[in-house]
Amino acid sequence: MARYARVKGSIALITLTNPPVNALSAAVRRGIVESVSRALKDEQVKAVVFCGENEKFCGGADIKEFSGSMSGPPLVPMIHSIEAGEKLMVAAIEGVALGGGLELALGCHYRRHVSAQEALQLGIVDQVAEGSAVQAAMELALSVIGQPLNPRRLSLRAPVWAPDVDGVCDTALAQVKQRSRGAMAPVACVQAVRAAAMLPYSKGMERERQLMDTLFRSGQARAMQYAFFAQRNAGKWSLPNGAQWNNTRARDVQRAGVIGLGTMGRGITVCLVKAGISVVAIETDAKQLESGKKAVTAMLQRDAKRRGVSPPLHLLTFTLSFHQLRDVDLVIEAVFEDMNLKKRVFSDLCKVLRANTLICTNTSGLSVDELAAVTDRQPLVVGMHFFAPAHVMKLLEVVSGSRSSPEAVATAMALGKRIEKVCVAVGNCSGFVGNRMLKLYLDQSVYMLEEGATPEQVDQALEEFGFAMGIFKVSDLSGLDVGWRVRKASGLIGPDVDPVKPSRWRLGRRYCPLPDMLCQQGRFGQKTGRGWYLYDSPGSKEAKSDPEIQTFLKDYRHKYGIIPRRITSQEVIERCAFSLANEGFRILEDRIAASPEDIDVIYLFGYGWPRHRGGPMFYAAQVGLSVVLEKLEHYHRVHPDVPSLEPSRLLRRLVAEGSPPIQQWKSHIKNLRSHL
Ligand SMILES: C/C=C(\C)C(=O)SCCNC(=O)CCNC(=O)[C@H](O)C(C)(C)COP(=O)(O)OP(=O)(O)OC[C@H]1O[C@@H](n2cnc3c(N)ncnc32)[C@H](O)[C@@H]1OP(=O)(O)O
Repeated sequence: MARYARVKGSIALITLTNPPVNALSAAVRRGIVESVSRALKDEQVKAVVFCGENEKFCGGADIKEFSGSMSGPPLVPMIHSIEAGEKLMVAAIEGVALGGGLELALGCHYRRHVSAQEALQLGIVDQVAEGSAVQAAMELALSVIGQPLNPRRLSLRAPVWAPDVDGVCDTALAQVKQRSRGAMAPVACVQAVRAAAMLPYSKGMERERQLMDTLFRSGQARAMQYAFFAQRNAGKWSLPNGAQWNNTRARDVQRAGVIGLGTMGRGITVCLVKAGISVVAIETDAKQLESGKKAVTAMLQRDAKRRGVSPPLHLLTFTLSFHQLRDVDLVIEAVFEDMNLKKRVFSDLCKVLRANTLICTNTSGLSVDELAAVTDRQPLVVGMHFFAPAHVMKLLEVVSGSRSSPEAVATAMALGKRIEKVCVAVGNCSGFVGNRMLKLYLDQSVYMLEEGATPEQVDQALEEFGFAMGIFKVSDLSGLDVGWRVRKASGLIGPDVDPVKPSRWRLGRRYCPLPDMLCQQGRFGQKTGRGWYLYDSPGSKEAKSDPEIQTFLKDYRHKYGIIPRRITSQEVIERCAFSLANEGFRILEDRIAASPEDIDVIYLFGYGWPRHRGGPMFYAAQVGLSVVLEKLEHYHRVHPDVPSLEPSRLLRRLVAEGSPPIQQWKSHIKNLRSHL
């Protein structure tokens, strides 16, 4: 796993060979140790150059090995022996030098990097080379052979620090603690820097080892490792008919249409154009078209300025005419979330598009099958559910309808990857994966307000758990009117609802009218300056506690005869997180998602679930499935009018089968119908 070659007479070239990223597996470390020893023994060798195969230096430790017991030579002593080696060591860095890969590079006496001016300025690398880094490294080695090595050994250098380094570290620690939201690793990084600054090298290394040991054994490390592979596996989609990522060809998309230039359409247009795809952007109203054009142009200009390139405005066509869509390869519909409107758009599209053009809908939860049914091309219809703001959020749910062709799914997945999204293929059902689960999480949050909590208490518990924002702040940001409209369309709100004392029981289950009552008062969230919180002005972002809301909640409880009780942070987390996981199990039973990993990726990239907690399914596994089952049974007993709290069949089955590890859950879902 490390190739040894003698080149240019006096250079030993050690190539790390563990594609795709030359991670430092046990075999690679063994190969390095053996090769270094060979080079040190070979009298002809005056210098050693390290490089990685396929122009990738090294992606760091092999994360796959973290879950087992470590074997092979340990990393840090290996690097120390390279640094202490009596022969010149040079790292030829190309592509990546991450984690242990960077440590290996720093252990060498000289480094180079192909593109990192910043690393040069920081003194991490000695020279930035154009062309082959390996050639440049060898030339550098030949030019410095014979010079003393001690001044090049980092372990012998005294660190250069500001006089008040302790104060600087204190400030950094406070900032990191606030930002890391419970994640241990960023805090440990600052502690390691402090150790490097205050202690002699060997003591500093020892402190780093202790910190590393703690992190390594933590549940957070397991969650992050799981999240890393879950993200990569999401791209390896498969359909029940056997079609999958590596046997289905995606179509090439050169020209796309975007229908609707509201918030979503604008973001989608920006993503496509940035990836070099020509876009015909359509609006029905000249004023909307103009404001969409301005917004898209401004976003692209800002982005181009930041990256020091010119904005690809030549790829854009803004028009009111559907006829301009004649030549596009794919259309993404992003109009208002209204089934009838979308159906109209879909049938209008069929009149102008080529017969083989794909039609995608950006619906956040409406039936893709129902929409496909109004077209003349059901196999060519899929969902592409972007998350707002679409040019920022990484997640894309690709919704495979019951008639969607493998080619259509492959094309949407490939397009998503091209525009740098994390894509997850899901089946068709109301809300797909993310929003179907979100509904139950939202329900629990508002039920807790009825029972005695405040929006601040719920949000604080969620933020302490690690969410960037609590659910009520997120709702204010997204706009409370969005859900209101959906509830109206689904028949939950209608003329028969008493406006003074709206019913808390609808469609056969508990219903919380609080969000509707807020909307009736014009409290739509940030955009109106008032929602669950108060804002200085419409559009401002800082959420402030609103005494009116506290009074409103008190009056509400009084009106319905609810005696408020204290709700602990633990209850908030259990009811929110376990409701999410419980619905996740149902989604797996229904085969709307192919694996728990896919569900977790959706929550990590679309809903702000903290990465150091893996995702709702991983979290349930980590807490223990029997504990989750017990808690859900308890909450369901206390709230029998909330059927979603009833533990799912799959959860019960998994507990009965001894709570197998998450990677094995898939094999326990047998004989169930699939929507994927
Ligand atoms: C103690 C701890 C120490 C000393 C460490 O070093 S911890 C590890 C530090 N390194 C990292 O965290 C890097 C993780 N990898 C990445 O960030 C990226 O993979 C990349 C920037 C190196 C490359 O990105 P990209 O080109 O987009 O490719 P993919 O991310 O899709 O990865 C390709 C395949 O390689 C596998 N991979 C990547 N890194 C590792 C690794 N460190 N260990 C094991 N496997 C790794 C990844 O899973 C992909 O595999 P497949 O999906 O193709 O099977």
